[in-house]
Amino acid sequence: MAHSCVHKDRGELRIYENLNELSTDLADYIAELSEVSVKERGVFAIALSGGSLIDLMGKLYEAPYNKTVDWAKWYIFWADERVVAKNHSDSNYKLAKDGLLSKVPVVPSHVHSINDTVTAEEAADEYGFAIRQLVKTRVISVSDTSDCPKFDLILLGMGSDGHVASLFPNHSVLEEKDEWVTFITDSPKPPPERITFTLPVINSASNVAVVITGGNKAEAVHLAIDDVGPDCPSLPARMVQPTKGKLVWFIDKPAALKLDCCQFSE
Ligand SMILES: O=C(O)[C@H](O)[C@@H](O)[C@H](O)[C@H](O)COP(=O)(O)O
Repeated sequence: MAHSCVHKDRGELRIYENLNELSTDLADYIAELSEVSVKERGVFAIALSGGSLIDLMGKLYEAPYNKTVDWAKWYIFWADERVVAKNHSDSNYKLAKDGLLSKVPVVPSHVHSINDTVTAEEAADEYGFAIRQLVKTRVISVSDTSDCPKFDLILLGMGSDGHVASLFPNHSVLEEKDEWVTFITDSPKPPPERITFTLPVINSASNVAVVITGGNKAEAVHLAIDDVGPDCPSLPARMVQPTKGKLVWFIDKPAALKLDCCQFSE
């Protein structure tokens, strides 16, 4: 790892010289959390996002992880999904299936994708309901401080505007406190119709990792992490503040260029 430090209130920052280093450490991190969770609870409930994240998880289907990870104990969800057919090139399910899930022995019935035959609103309702059932059977834990699901790990990417999952800046979706999963029909990033975990669910997870690469995200990384004072715009990525869980940022050097918060240690 190139640099790592712990920010006083923004979690652990891991900054990498290149994508290869980042991917290797990301695979280690996920494999380790999976092992701990399977040991403690017998299962691992993980939520994925779309975008470059899946590519960056690619080391997981290589040795040693393809053999050491207990894939049969994984329960897979999406922190956000585009409301398109599962075989559409915009589908986050398709992205994860082609890029990872088809290459490792996950159990098909543990892969919880959205219903792609209904409206965004119905898909969000159904997804929230499905998660509720799995909380009842303890496949997903429950938060100690609210009635929210407590995923073992939620993996997020971040856009150059600071969005995470399908929580976009200045969107009313950021205020949703009651629903676990909600929907939008006006996403500034295409396609427009999406479902997304809400902030209370993201912030109830045991572990949240935000994976960010590319120089076009440097300004948003600075605004999401550094102490930028009271005028700081309410960036969705800055609202990722796990109540009890652990937050880790995986950032490549170009995306970290404007960060001034931590003293780097070699
Ligand atoms: O489905 C989506 O669009 C996402 O889940 C979204 O939140 C994504 O993670 C970011 O836009 C980062 O995407 P990149 O890593 O490709 O820039």
